[in-house]
Amino acid sequence: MATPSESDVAEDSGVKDHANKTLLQSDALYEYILETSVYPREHEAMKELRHITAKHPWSGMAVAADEAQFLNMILKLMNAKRTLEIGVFTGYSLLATALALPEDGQILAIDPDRKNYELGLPVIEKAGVAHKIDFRESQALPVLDELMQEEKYRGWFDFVFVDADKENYMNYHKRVMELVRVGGVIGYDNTLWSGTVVAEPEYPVSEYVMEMKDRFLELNRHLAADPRIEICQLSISDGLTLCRRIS
Ligand SMILES: C[S@@+](CC[C@H](N)C(=O)[O-])C[C@H]1O[C@@H](n2cnc3c(N)ncnc32)[C@H](O)[C@@H]1O
Repeated sequence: MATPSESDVAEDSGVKDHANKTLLQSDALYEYILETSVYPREHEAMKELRHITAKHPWSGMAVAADEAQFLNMILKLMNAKRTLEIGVFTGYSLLATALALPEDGQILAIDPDRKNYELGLPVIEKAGVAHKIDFRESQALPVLDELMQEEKYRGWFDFVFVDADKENYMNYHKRVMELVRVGGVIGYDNTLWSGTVVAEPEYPVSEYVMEMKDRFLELNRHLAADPRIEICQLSISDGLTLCRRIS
């Protein structure tokens, strides 16, 4: 774990590595969280990968640093050992996961675009956690369908993080409910979709954003009504819904 130091804080205070995705109304309060509780305690590999990712034209795709810290914490609280990650990008949430798992932990990570993952891979290797990761360069649905054919994987995963193509979240839910164990947790990212789930955006947005808004409204309604899970919708970052499988 990185040692808190004034220079770390100073180094990060001017760096807008990730778009401010938090729905908190106060930028100052968000900066306060990052500079007081997140950056000073951030693993140095996480910091390095965050800085690498910041240079990517799509840097806003990575989870924010406070969400990565949250994922790392919840995985440790759960004693998670086997996880599934749908949507990897440069591997920032993946690294937060790998650092939280025990030495014999296993992560199945799926993304059709390996080249972004390769940007993060040297940092993941240097951190000594690459052996926990099985990266599949593929669309997620066929891989999930394949896993479901194998008895071994039904109820195999402790934690599933879904942060990929938003149009497929409902399709992922159908499948990952079979793959996560009873008592395990599924996390769906972006479930508040920049606040558009309740308010018209104040700035012009693409057709894609509006279309996905309806998908998230449907997903949120569906998750709230699904008797097989308990849910908790967090307003961290762009919204993260945790679903604990109970049956
Ligand atoms: C929001 S980014 C993931 C960010 C990542 N969780 C992080 O924190 O850095 C979304 C990723 O989903 C991937 N993706 C898109 N379609 C996908 C699919 N059908 N199956 C799996 N991943 C997909 C994209 O290639 C992209 O890397």
